[in-house]
Amino acid sequence: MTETAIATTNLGRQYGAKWALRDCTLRIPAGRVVGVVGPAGAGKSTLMNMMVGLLHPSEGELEVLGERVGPTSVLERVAHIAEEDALCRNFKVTDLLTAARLFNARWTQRIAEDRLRERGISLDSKVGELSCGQRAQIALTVALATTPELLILDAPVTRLDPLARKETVSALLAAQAETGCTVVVSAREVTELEQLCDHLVLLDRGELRLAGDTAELVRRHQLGLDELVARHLAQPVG
Ligand SMILES: Nc1ncnc2c1ncn2[C@@H]1O[C@H](COP(=O)(O)OP(=O)(O)OP(=O)(O)O)[C@@H](O)[C@H]1O
Repeated sequence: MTETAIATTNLGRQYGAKWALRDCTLRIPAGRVVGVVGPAGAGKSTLMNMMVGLLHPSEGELEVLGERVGPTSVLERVAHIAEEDALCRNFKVTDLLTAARLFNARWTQRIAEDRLRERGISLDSKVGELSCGQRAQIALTVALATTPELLILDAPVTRLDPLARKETVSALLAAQAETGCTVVVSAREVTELEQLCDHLVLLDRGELRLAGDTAELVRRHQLGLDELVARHLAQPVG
């Protein structure tokens, strides 16, 4: 495993004349739980989609697990859960697992079956008839069963009620502790990721505002994490 999970140098992506993310230089150490935080439109999904090869950078460089992101690459060591709930609702859970197995060389069926059994989710359930929290657990199960070295989740807790949120947070922490994988997780509010991330990347309006080990940032600035984030966001246009 590499020491650096993700390294970017002056990374940027534009849509037409508008920059969704610009001049982003970062180093994310491996084996951490990283919160990518910022308000709507900050550039979080843009950054994460570049990390998983769904978007090409317009400028700059990006290395994931020590390799350039490309078609024959590293991506089979990376799992991604997109912001939208993209599970096929007409499928049974068992069909989802079969499809995932076909597409993933690193798939481990036992991980998927054990996790779902522990959560009381039947393989015969129809995905569309499960709750939002259960669908989040299935998405996470499919991701973990691909035995990723890097797990990237776009806003996984935003749509969940507090109980499902707590369950997802503990599942992520347990998975990280068990496998040592790097977890990158986004949210609009740092409070959504409380007790989860030990490394912070703060974006606002396409710019990197702050990055580093959370405990170190808090110690250096002598501020709570929420206040630190609030102070580093751009002032409202007035
Ligand atoms: N396909 C696209 N075409 C044009 N502009 C886009 C496109 N996708 C994103 N953008 C713009 O890029 C900027 C960053 O968007 P992005 O989705 O990365 O933000 P985000 O931080 O993930 O926001 P949210 O929390 O609302 O999901 C926004 O201004 C958005 O309007």
